[in-house]
Amino acid sequence: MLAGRPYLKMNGLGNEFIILDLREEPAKLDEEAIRKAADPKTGPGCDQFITIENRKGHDGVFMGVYNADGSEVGACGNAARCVGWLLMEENGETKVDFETLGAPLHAMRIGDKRIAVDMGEPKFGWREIPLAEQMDDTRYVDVKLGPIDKPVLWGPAAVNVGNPHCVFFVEDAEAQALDRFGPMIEHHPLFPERVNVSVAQVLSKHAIRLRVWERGAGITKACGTAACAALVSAHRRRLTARKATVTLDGGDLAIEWREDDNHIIMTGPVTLEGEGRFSDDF
Ligand SMILES: N[C@H](CCC[C@H](N)C(=O)O)C(=O)O
Repeated sequence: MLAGRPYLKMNGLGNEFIILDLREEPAKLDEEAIRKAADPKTGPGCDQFITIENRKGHDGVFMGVYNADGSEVGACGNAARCVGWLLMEENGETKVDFETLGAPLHAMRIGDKRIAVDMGEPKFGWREIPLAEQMDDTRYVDVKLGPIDKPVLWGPAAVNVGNPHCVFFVEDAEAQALDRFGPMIEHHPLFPERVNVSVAQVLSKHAIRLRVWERGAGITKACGTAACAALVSAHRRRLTARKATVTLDGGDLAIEWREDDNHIIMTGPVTLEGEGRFSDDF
């Protein structure tokens, strides 16, 4: 039951969130309620529904991530910055740890509304992504698409950064019909847990242009985990350095894949839009 409960509206580069703090008063969330809240026709509207919880089996604060289609997933980079910011506003610290289904996260305050999050280590093994069949070199994954007009895209990279990603490297990111082939790849049988789909145009050793079709949400203005996936995939192909600016529709993220501990650090802005209260029909 969400009726009457307060929530916050936040975004990370236009990736929209409803954030519900369940620590004082836990609630049972069902997919239907999340879909209703995420749809601007029936609720406040968001790309992901985010919870802050004390969840059994997890130490400290837990961040729950639910896509607009109601599916619970392991990671959300843009929301991790927003929740990190909220927790640091609360405790007055300049760093904070919290957990997700994907990995334990460490957030650091870089500026008033600029947060860095250590997203942990990327996983490249076919079972870790996961893929439905063995592929030993996941820098180039063989995704046979059904009858599409012309196979202009092939051999994407695949990686798990707390959630599964598939990154196509292209000459012109703007020219890709992501709205058409994004869902085809998202639901492709090679990805048993579905997948987030990106098109990445490498502009230089330190710059990538990225557009994203998100699993369970469709095209969004920005996807933090996709930016992490694109940087590590580009570096594995020797297309960029270990640090680059990733430019999404909603703006820039600074991504670094650290050599010493193999961790990915994502830095970017957070925006607090305001707060609201769920109406009585929730
Ligand atoms: N659609 C993603 C979850 C949200 C990721 C994105 N909003 C981010 O900032 O990383 C998935 O199904 O794994």
